Amino acid sequence: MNATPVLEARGVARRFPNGVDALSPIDLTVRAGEFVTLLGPSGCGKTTLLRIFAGLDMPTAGTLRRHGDVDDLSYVFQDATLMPWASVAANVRLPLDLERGPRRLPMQARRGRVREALERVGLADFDTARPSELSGGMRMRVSIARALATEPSLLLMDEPFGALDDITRQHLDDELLGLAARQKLTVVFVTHSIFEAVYLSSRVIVLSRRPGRIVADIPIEAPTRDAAFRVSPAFAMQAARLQAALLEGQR
Ligand SMILES: Nc1ncnc2c1ncn2[C@@H]1O[C@H](COP(=O)(O)OP(=O)(O)OP(=O)(O)O)[C@@H](O)[C@H]1O
Repeated sequence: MNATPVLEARGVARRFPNGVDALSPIDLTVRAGEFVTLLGPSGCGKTTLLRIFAGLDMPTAGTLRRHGDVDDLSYVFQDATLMPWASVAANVRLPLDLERGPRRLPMQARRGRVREALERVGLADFDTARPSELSGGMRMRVSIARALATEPSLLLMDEPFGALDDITRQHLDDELLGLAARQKLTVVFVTHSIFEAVYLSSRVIVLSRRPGRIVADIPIEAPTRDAAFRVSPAFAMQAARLQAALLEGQR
């Protein structure tokens, strides 16, 4: 049986005030527990669609239904976007400190959440460090910890590992898969890496060049997601399928 829908886009399109058409009408349902990747060439509207999913932007046509509470979603930006003057712990605590009303936790509970989130990304010992003392990969993990601190069920990630070297990126891919499984997250992930898309996703949405439309909606089959999968024929075949769909979307 199909899981509950979390996001339902019906005819969602976006035209910017300067006349740029970023998205053609998009119909897409994301269900609980899915790891959906938006894959497409630079400028095809991936960030625009993710921002609409998050409620950071509005479609100019069509409707977006988000089931569940808006507080249940977290957004991870392309860059870690940390406050350089504040400690790692203070950075992770920020969304909790910004809560007002009944959702605002007492300080002790906020500190507990921060500790747990840092443990989940393997940075428990770095709570007092400043962002400048960390590597790029560690800063990205702090940014993910900040997104997890509010205990979201939906994680929207805009090419979070794009600026990192391959080894760090693969390591963070593995950490993310572990987190998503343990926390039962629904993830919408943006990338232009075919390999990252195959490795991470339960389903890949391939977008055409701007204005982005869906060229393919491809479920990814993976017996296990590990080093052996990355070099398996099944991996190569699925990457080739995504590559063909990307080329199709260029026409
Ligand atoms: N606020 C805006 N006003 C006008 N045009 C915009 C605005 N934001 C984005 N665009 C344009 O809309 C198109 C889609 O942008 P978007 O950032 O969604 O692409 P993307 O697929 O995420 O690209 P990349 O992979 O390079 O990050 C681009 O041509 C971009 O220049």
